[in-house]
Amino acid sequence: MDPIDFTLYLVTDRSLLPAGKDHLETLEQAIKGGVTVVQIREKNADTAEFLQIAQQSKALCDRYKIPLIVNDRIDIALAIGARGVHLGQTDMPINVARKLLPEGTIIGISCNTVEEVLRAKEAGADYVGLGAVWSTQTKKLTSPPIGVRGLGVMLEALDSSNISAVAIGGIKSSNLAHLLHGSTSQTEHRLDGVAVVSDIVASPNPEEAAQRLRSIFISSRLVAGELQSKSTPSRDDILMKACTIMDTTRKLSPLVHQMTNVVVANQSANITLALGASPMMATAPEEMGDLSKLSHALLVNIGTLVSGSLQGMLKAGYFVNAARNPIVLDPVGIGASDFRKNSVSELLNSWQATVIKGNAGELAALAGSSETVSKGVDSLGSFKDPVTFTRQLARKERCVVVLTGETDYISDGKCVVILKNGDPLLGKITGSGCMLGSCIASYCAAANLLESNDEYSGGSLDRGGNFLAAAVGAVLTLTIASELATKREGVRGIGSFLPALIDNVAALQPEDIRRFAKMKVVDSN
Ligand SMILES: Cc1ncc(COP(=O)(O)OP(=O)(O)O)c(N)n1
Ligand SMILES: Cc1ncsc1CCOP(=O)(O)O
Repeated sequence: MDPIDFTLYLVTDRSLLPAGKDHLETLEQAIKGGVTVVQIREKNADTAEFLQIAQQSKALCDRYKIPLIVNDRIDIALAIGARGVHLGQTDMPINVARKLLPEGTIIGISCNTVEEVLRAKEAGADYVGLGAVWSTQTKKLTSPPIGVRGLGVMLEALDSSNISAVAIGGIKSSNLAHLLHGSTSQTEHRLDGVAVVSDIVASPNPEEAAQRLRSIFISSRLVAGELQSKSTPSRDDILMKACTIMDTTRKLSPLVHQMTNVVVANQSANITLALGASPMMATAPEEMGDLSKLSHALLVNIGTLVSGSLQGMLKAGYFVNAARNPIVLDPVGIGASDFRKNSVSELLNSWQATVIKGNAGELAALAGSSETVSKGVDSLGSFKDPVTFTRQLARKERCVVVLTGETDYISDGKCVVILKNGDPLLGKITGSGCMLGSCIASYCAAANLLESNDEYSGGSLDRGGNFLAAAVGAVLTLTIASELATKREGVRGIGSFLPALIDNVAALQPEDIRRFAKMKVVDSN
């Protein structure tokens, strides 16, 4: 028998059908839209009704050569000759079900933890349903949602097995590109498909709903394939691109929406202007949808986070991902409280960051490492192997990571760029790290405007901007400007240094970057 294509796995729920819509009609439309496998899930029907629905659904699926799986009930699966069954953790154990079912029957099981995935592997499951990823109105959940970032380790547990994996729970066309990008494991293990209930069943047009989901899934696979085949850029390639991004920022003056802390808002806006970009400092959740239509990038800085600003940040990032613009996250002082840690986790499970920037203490806290700690927003140490740390965090978070310090490390998960510029005064003023966040966001905006890759638009969270070069350019701009600022007449300490720094950022030229950059690129091997 042909292997099952799990790309778009429809799980039915008749209670969600819009008024006037019939189960079989919806099922047929969804199949026409591109559903590749169907699970009949009946939570309230008695045996006779379940059997009838399953028989009718099977006849329809057979006509379209779509495999049908029965939720929970081995007897119904046997009665209709279903292609498989889906079991929950408290349903019949896989080994017992296997004995009852004909050879070749597919058995899938729901998993909410890595341990459950390992047990499913041991028990000989054919596929696993990983979830719930997000909260959902469709099912009362018995465990907290895993989040996009929780899926990678579960997929990694399936490395070197031929067990397929689908995600389930809260999946819609508006969050699918994020799910597919963010769930990929550090070993590049990807989901084989997504299981969806309400986004198809409750839609007034199930055919279009299925079409949308399937096309995002397919274009996301193509984007991932293209990214993987890219070779490591040389030092000169990165520098050249960084200089182009610097020029583009001045030419196009991108609008950079910044949700930052109250300590640095003014100097962040000024450094943005000095780069040639345009700052927009706004926090109200109510206006995030509108602002995402105007801005070219978003900076999220949690320095003075309160619950209200978190709501705005959650919304803003969601809209910015949908607009295919970059997001820079600065998890300021994340290690200081559980509120900050949990908030960052919620943010990163709600949207995909393009760049995460922080000092050693912040990035250690974000990565769950105890190698270095923080005192408030300041880092109290460094990593033994910062190159490996930065690369691994970039792979785990599926974005560019900037580790700041005396030496800066920037990685896209493949290569690591090591930068050694910067005057010590930069570390003495408040908010230099936050200003760097503004610089990275401005250059990311310009980098994204430079590209217009619309080929796989549905499956990609940006336009294909070179965000590694943008981050490198931003660090070099600020650090080289700081070196030149201290040489200015009249600069005697931190008070006179800040305005000189802003002036020097505005005056800096691409030749200065090429001339003064103390930069090395380390390949992934
Ligand atoms: C593909 C897929 N994954 C998970 C589930 C959930 O199954 P279960 O945990 O048994 O919960 P119920 O569906 O029985 O409510 C699923 N059905 N399909
Ligand atoms: C059956 C099930 N198991 C975990 S979440 C879920 C429901 C998913 O429904 P929806 O796709 O509407 O969020």
